Amino acid sequence: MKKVLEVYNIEVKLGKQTILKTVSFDIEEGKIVGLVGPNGAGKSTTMKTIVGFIFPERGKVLINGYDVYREKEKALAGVDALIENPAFYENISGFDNLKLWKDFKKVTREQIIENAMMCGLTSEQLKKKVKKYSTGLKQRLALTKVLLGNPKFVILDEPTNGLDPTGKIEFKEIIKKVKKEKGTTFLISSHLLDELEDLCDKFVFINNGKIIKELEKSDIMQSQKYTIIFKSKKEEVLNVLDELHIKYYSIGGNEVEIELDGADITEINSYLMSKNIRVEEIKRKKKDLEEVYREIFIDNIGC
Ligand SMILES: Nc1ncnc2c1ncn2[C@@H]1O[C@H](COP(=O)(O)OP(=O)(O)OP(=O)(O)O)[C@@H](O)[C@H]1O
Repeated sequence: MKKVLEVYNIEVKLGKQTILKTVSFDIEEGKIVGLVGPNGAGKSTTMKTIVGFIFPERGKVLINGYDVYREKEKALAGVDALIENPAFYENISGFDNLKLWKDFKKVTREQIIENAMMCGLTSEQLKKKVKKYSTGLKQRLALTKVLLGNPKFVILDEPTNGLDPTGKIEFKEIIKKVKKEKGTTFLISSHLLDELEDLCDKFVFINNGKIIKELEKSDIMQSQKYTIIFKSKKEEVLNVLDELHIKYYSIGGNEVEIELDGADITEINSYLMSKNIRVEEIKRKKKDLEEVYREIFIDNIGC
């Protein structure tokens, strides 16, 4: 599949500090990728470097095959970004702010209103001066501005900052809709892992200015843990698991959670049957993004 973004070994220095150290990853067309990492990991710096706000010491960034630093205009055509607090003129209305982008984004007045509605702004709110907007409304205005003119590639740094739960839910729906209907590619950073888990096709994990892992959503779901629901007596089941040296956690009346360490679940099932253990069901446990985050950043695996 066509790659919209290719980041090759970028190194970024700000002042005397090296903030990014050989950051590389890519994004395929039409995918939503989550950039995940703790505070100060380098997410915003990576995003700013991708859109050419920061010039790297080394490495290159290609968008749709064009070099961001050598062919900036071509590379950034059809790209928009929401990085840090969006700047708006406070003394004019939200609508008048959006109108300033009308020619640049090649959109009509009607398209501006349509986009604003999609992003949850009412016509009353659009008429108000931006200085009267709450943080959440400003964020909706910023998202409207970013999505004007149907950009092909959109970068969003902490886009749900300041949004209430309704706003967060609506935000996810908007992004899903835009992806589905327009095939837009997204790079999104957020500290809200369940939000990213729901939206993203792939996750890029960054810490201390280095990419430390990349996982597809399907990889995240793969866990080594299974739940066995049985009809036999519990002590009989646990005895058999002991014989097999399987790590287990007893979690309920007739349920036990096991963790495979290279063992084969089919063989375990056959062994249980050969010992006359009556198994009702074996379910593979789903891992969530928070569990993966904990393994990577808190238990320090892979850092
Ligand atoms: N202009 C700057 N000059 C010097 N250091 C900077 C500058 N901007 C950022 N940094 C440092 O670079 C590192 C990465 O910052 P960055 O904002 O990219 O992290 P982040 O992952 O986006 O963090 P957060 O989740 O807190 O927003 C931090 O240690 C930060 O202090």
